Amino acid sequence: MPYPDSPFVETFKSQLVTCLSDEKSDTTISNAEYERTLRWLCSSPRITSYRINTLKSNTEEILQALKKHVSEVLGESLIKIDIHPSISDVIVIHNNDINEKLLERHDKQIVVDVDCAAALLRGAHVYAPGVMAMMSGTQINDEVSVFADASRKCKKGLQKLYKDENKIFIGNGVVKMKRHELFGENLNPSGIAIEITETISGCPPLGDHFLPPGSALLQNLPSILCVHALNPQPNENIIDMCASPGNKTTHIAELMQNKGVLIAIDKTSKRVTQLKKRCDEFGAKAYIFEADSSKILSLDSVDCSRQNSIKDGPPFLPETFDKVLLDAPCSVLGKRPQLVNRLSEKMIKSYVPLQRKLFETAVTLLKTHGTLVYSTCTITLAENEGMVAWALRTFKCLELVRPSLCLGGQDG
Ligand SMILES: C[S@@+](CC[C@H](N)C(=O)[O-])C[C@H]1O[C@@H](n2cnc3c(N)ncnc32)[C@H](O)[C@@H]1O
Repeated sequence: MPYPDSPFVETFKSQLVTCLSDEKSDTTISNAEYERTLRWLCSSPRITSYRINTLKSNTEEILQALKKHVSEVLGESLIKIDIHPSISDVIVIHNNDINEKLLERHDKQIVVDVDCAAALLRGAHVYAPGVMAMMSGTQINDEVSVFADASRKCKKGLQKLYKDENKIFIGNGVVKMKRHELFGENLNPSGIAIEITETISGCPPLGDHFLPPGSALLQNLPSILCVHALNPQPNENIIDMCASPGNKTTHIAELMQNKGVLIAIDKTSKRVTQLKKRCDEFGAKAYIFEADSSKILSLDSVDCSRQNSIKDGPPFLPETFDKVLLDAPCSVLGKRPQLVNRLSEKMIKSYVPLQRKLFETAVTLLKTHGTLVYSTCTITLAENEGMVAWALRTFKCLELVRPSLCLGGQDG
């Protein structure tokens, strides 16, 4: 089976993307558009992008390293690797055009979980924890075909052919670990189990292990654009309210040239640990705090008087920051490919109240004439256009402005 037609297990009304959204909106989309959206969600993006960390490296150096890596894994390949025409610190890799039907199918099959499969389609190899089944008799260096367990019915450690009709062919690879290293009680296997050679997405095997640590990050273009829209400058006070794992925090620090005050907040200690690790690796200077960003505001100056500076962390007084990034928790329906999605309509709808609470704090923390960027990685109107419409109705001080750098849509 090629890419599925819809990632959803639950059947939604065709208004998933519209009326789930802003209840007052009369936007509708046709069934054909809705079905196209669902197929788009299941498929992989046609490009892969790396953001270069100019605090530690430069675009030309990473471009050469990427070209060398791709030619080592694929030989002389037709894959196009370029610096992005509008963003000089971004490198874009164009996937090969693949006719999925022409890819060879090997007799020996490997089954992986759907999250692992989605990562393979974006250039990862198969890591040991993602393997669900390996047929007995499979040897090191055997060529195998890899399938995603879309039904989630495959028993971990299955030795026979997995016959489920919903399994999805992902691509081919070479075995690097044996069955007994993957399955067994008290085993906690790690490392590459299958080295991928080709997938239906046409994305070459990538990763960043061949690059100096902290020199570049696999990051999607929309995420990169968020920070360009914020337009961080040296010596500003900036807050990243939902910061972990730090993909945007590190970018903000880079554009501030590590000058000024960058506050980065996340809600749980585990996420804060990830955030600190990423900032350390990227040489990004940020003051990092564990807090609920909907509660970091103090309207009482006495409450803040114990602080010498905002570097001491929350609570903060109103109008403290020149720029605020609110990269809000969301239903994540823009992250592709989504081979299977088990979110219910109720869960998809549940994010808006928290997003509004965070937005309210963001607006209050912003200085007059400051810049607030609100972003999500989802496509529902409720969490995007609906939020913007609500914010403009609610906060008369806000003005909607067009970012200086726009890609896609009518801008090509
Ligand atoms: C979309 S992710 C942020 C991704 C991040 N900006 C990046 O680019 O790497 C949303 C983050 O918000 C955090 N979060 C959720 N609720 C929060 C809250 N009330 N206060 C602060 N952080 C919160 C989550 O832990 C998660 O790390």
